Amino acid sequence: MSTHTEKLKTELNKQPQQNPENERFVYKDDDDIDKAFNWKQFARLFGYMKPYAKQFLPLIILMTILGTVTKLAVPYLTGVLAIDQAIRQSNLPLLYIVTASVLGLYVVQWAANVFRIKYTNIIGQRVIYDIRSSLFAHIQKLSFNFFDKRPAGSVLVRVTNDVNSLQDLFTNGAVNVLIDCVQLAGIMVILLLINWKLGLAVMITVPIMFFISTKLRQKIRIAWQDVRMKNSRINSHLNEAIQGIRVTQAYTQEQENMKFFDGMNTESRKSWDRASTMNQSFGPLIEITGGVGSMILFWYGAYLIQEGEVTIGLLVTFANYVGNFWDPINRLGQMYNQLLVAMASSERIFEFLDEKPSIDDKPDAKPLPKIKGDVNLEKVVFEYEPGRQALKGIDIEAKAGQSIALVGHTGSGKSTIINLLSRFYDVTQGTVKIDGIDVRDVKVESLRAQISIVLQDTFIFSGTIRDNIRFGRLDATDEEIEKVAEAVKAHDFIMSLPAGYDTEVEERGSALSMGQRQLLSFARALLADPRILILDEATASIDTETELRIQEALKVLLQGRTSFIVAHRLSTIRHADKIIVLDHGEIKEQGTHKELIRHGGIYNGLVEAQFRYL
Ligand SMILES: Nc1ncnc2c1ncn2[C@@H]1O[C@H](COP(=O)(O)OP(=O)(O)OP(=O)(O)O)[C@@H](O)[C@H]1O
Repeated sequence: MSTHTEKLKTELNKQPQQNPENERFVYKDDDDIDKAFNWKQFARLFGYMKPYAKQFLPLIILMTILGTVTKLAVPYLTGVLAIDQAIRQSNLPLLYIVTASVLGLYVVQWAANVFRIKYTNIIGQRVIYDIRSSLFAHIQKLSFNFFDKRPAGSVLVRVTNDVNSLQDLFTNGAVNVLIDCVQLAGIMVILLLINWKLGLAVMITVPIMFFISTKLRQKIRIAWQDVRMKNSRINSHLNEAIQGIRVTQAYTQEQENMKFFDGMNTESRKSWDRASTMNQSFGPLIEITGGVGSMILFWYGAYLIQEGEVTIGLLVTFANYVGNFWDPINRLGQMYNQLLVAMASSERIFEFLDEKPSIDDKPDAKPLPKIKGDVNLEKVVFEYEPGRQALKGIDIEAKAGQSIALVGHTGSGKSTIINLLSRFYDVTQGTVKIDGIDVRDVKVESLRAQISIVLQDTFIFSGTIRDNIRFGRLDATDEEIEKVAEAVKAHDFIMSLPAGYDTEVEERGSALSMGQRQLLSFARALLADPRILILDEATASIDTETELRIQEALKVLLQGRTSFIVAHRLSTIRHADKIIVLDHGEIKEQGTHKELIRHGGIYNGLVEAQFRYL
């Protein structure tokens, strides 16, 4: 690599990652500035064209050849035939024939181009569709720990920007390379055939042109990649800023955020300036080299005319061919760089596609039969990160139909336990059994289908209220949906909305109150009719009246199911069959409300503390 490129890379790497004045947000850049060409990856990327190659590729190649041949025939017809034979020998009929032929060739060329563009666009769009679909399908399957490690913005950028950057390659790039190579080879052969001396003289400039094209373009590419990286950061930040807008406004941090954003925005602009300045220097350089080529052509051409070796018509033909010569060389350099950018994008896409879900079915996993609902945790140890135990040997026994309450200080491991029940994570040691079957031995889908979870921050998707309830079981009828809504006492509030069950709710259900969202999620869970139900802090931060309504709804929901309830409000778990008190990942006490109060331990302390503050 040239010293200039290295200098540029060093300079780019030296730039601060964020505005140094404000280091609250940290974004990891996953773009790689410069990488060697990877053939394996190239083959994998173009493998996406395979399903369509048979149908469209022969047509594209045919159109390409047709377009190129017709294009290359024109200079010969105009120079050698029209000038040398028709005009100079006053052969008017020949001139008419040549003119008509040229016109015909242009029409054929136009038609060939139209069809070529049509077919390449079809292939390109299908390939992009396939890549985007497989990426989304795969991301959906990835386990919680994948998302623990990555900000949502960076996942988003990969699915949008990186896939888009492949679009150019598949719709234009790949086929243009083919056209340019055919055209270049064709011109070289013709030039050498017409007059090899003049041909060779003109081609002296080819290596220079290639050099400029690839080397300078390489630097320009690095600079543009830097622009993309800066823009990715802006996108990541935008995503976070919009998600967190309520907190930002509540803490009046708009100015601070603006300052941070401004820093990123300035960096992006500077990076763009740098890349665009470099880009501008490219065109004139190519033109100068082209000019040198033309000078050689006319100087040496004139000499050969004097020597009687070359006619004027032939020189015009030559000039026309040479005029068509620089474009493909220029474009090939550009394509090469576009290919490298696409390779960097595809590398990141493949990195996601190759990420194996850490929770996956064993090869011999069987579907979990319809369960009764017995749940056993045996000597369960769990670490999110190696060496830091969130659970330190937990034993829990829940008989079918029992309700188990998990209480304890924040960070004591309550949510971790419920995450293990649905196998969102796998235990580090010990086992989680349902009806005596280890959850790792059955198909994940069949396990989760029989467990419903109601989280504190209920996620409402954009769509109607009805659709949101139906999320629990997609084949449910409208009557079934209304029945479960009535059962959990959500029907009345739904009917008071402008369009009842057909009211559109925005993403996250921001127009609904916390309690309403909770009732919707109860209805969703009841519709799924699971044997095991998990409620995470389901009744926190709700007023007493709503809480009473929710309590009523809960009774309906819990009937006949094994349930695990994580609740900070101890009044809501008073009737649980078993209360488990956790502390720093260990079970400290367990029993019914009465037993634990009588015992006078941690639970009793928690209850007393809560009533003291009421
Ligand atoms: N995704 C994660 N990655 C790493 N550590 C985690 C993760 N989630 C939780 N932890 C850690 O595991 C421990 C138990 O957390 P857990 O969420 O189970 O507590 P909790 O009892 O549910 O708390 P809270 O009542 O505040 O919800 C905590 O020390 C927490 O910091």
